[in-house]
Amino acid sequence: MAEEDNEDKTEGQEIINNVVEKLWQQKEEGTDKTYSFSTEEKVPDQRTEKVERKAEKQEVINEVMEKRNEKYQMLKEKDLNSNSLLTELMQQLPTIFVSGAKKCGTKTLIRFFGHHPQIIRGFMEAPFRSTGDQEKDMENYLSHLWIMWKSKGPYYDNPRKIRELRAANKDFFFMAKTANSGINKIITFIEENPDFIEADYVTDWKSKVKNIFIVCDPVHRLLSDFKHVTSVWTEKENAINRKFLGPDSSAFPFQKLTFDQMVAKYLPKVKDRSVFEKTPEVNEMFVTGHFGPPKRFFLGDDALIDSKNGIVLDGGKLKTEPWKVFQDLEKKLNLEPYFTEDLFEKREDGYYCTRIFNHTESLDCMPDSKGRTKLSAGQTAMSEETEKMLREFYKKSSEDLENTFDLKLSWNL
Ligand SMILES: Nc1ncnc2c1ncn2[C@@H]1O[C@H](COP(=O)(O)OS(=O)(=O)O)[C@@H](OP(=O)(O)O)[C@H]1O
Repeated sequence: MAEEDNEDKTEGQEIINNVVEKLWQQKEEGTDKTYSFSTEEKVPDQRTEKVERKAEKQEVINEVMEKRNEKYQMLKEKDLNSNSLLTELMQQLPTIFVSGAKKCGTKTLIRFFGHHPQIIRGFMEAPFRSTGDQEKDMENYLSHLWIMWKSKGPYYDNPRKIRELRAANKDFFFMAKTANSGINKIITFIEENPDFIEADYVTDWKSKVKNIFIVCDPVHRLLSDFKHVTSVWTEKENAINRKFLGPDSSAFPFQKLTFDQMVAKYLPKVKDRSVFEKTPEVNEMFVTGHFGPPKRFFLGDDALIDSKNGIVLDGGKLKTEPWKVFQDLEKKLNLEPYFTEDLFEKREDGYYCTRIFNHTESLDCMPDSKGRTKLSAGQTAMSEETEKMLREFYKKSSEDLENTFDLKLSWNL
């Protein structure tokens, strides 16, 4: 289960997060031992584990969605009819989806680009969860979005921003982070159920909705992903996904290996596809860097997003020249110019923060947990041999991406 950002907690989000946390705790304390740590003597059958893992995840998702739905209904009833804008926002889909490869800076993009005066930003992830009941899943997704659209934080006030933009007659976007698998389900659902959302915007929503897909150096991305799955359980005691990432995780069975050892062990298995059956999560970790979705989603006969609305964005540049990334996006989205270099300031660890005007907090920075791949003095990220093997593994797909989308990517091919 994806972690949600802890920034800017609103009442609604807090209640919902508490429900999720409680459910996970109950599961941990219960008798179900699917995830109990295996011992050397009793090695479980990995294929059975995979099925059990999937089944348990689904069971938890269903339970969480059920509880969330109750809370959403309660919150919605409170606001229903009391305020026409808040009621209207209950039906609002994103008009920009941000998706992309994990660890490529999606959260940074959402958070910083959300400062643009024409962007209404979802402040947490907006996963589309499937329980099997499509209408309910869509209701839940819309309710989750609603919590984001109506939120106010220490330096932003979405409803006020929307009212002001409307009064000034300006175009604006609702931006949320949802994975492409979810976007796929949402678009298909809206096509099949055109009357489900009763709002004018929905008639040409599909032809207008944008998708920013973030990519980055696949070798660095793999390292960052590795650091995440091998460290999050020690960093965050209450992390929702601690179970899947524990010291004897069966999903990522390399918690005690170095990055070099992990690559030496698993890259050959990824290449000959023998890893796929036993540990699909590890396979996914490697192949994410092949960046197939933009081609599938934006081009070809089965494209879901109109090619003029699909934007492939190099997340590596968010670390070095974020203002250029945002200026480029402003042009592509036809927004008024807002971002300049002086809006950004480097913090001590080298990552940029963005300036906020007229507030006690003058800078908006990503939480410290971002930047796991920073190294302390004397540390090397990976051996030259590992880097060479990985560059070779990713070379062709990166070249393909450059040629297909006419890009100049920031990493060495
Ligand atoms: N300004 C700023 N501050 C902090 N972090 C920044 C910034 N710009 C880009 N990045 C990079 O974003 C990487 C994390 O990407 P994601 O947010 O997509 O990760 S996640 O998949 O949602 O966990 C994160 O990767 P790691 O360094 O490996 O943690 C950062 O390199």
